Amino acid sequence: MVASIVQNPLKLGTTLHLTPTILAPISRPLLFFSNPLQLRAVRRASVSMSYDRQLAAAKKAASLAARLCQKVQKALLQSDVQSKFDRTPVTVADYGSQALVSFILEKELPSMSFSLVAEEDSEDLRKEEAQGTLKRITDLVNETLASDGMTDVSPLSEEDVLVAIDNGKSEGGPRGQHWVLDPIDGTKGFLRGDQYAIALALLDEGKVVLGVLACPNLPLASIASRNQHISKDDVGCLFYAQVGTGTYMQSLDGSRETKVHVCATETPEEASFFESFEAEHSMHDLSSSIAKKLGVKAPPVRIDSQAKYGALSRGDGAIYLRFPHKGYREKIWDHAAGYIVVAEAGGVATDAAGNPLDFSRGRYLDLDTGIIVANQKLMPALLKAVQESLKEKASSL
Ligand SMILES: Nc1ncnc2c1ncn2[C@@H]1O[C@H](COP(=O)(O)OS(=O)(=O)O)[C@@H](OP(=O)(O)O)[C@H]1O
Ligand SMILES: [Mg+2]
Ligand SMILES: [Mg+2]
Ligand SMILES: [Mg+2]
Repeated sequence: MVASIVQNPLKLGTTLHLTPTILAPISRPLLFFSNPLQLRAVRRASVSMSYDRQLAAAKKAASLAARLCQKVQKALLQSDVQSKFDRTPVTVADYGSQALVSFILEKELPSMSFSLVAEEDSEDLRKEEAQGTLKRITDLVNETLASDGMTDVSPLSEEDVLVAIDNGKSEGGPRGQHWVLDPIDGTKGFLRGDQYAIALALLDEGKVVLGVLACPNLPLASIASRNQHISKDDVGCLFYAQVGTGTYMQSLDGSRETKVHVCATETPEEASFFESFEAEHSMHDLSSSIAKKLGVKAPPVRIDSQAKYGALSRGDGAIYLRFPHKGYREKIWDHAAGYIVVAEAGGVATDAAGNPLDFSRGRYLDLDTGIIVANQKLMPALLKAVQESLKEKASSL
């Protein structure tokens, strides 16, 4: 029975559900426990740890960031796009989204020590020639905050924006809590006017404990059959999951909440699969060979970003295959939110050898070859097909 919620004195910002018998002792620091029975009771209680406050803040931050991105996508100018050192694009919306999420999380959760692992940093924005861009980002952030009626915050200065972006430089790791953010996942899709996602997750002791995926261009209805006419009111999804409580989807305006589940098919022939839109991000020939071995009949569904994890979590497709080209290192922000959204909806995400994804090693996911996602029942056949196709590819080189 959950009788009350109090702050965990050891981990600020985390709540424990406690029964009345152990309520009194925990209001003092744990160090003062003299009775081992009380200590055991508190340890047991921590099993039902709740991240409700963090989830509410994450949903607010991702929804507002989505609003900022939608505004930019509507009026996309060439000058809004820069190129990073690795030649991938970054837009005023990537920076604005990161500044906004960073600012809101810190404001909404003042009692938590704040650590954020995020994709972007302010180095390029601090250059002389980026002054106009920085002003535009700052205006966008302030306009978005004002549009939400956040009258209790004074407008951010350009320096505030740079600092909020650079708060994302944390290295993450296996200890403590760390937010993980991709301010726009699928920037190329964003620039094309296609799918993208604002992906935000929380790690606690190296495990993903909550995730939010805002997908402004994803229809609320299944994308499995693509021919239906979709009105603009029926586009824009927010997926969210907290460990142990399932995955939910709602409209980006906050209405129409539903619990979602992955596709339950046990028959690989009936399964359809998702992969990256960009062949540069995932080897399409390899996924096609795997699909052939499984007997999959449907053509691949190619969409950008972690919108793939969102669509998979509600059963629009049954499998997600991702095989980057040799040498590419996956980043945790490209998968953390999607991973828990799918896992809480009943799916499994592993590397190509079937190992669980490990988010505790810092900014990178060190894994074997690729990432595969499916329901539990399809996993054994999928793993077998993946291993065979990988062997064939290796021997043909
Ligand atoms: N070479 C290479 N290989 C694999 N992955 C790469 C590569 N380059 C980039 N990226 C990352 O892919 C992120 C976009 O996600 P997707 O691949 O799912 O989207 S897409 O369909 O290809 O657009 C994309 O995320 P964003 O940079 O946030 O858009 C990148 O982190
Ligand atoms: Mg990028
Ligand atoms: Mg990304
Ligand atoms: Mg990104």
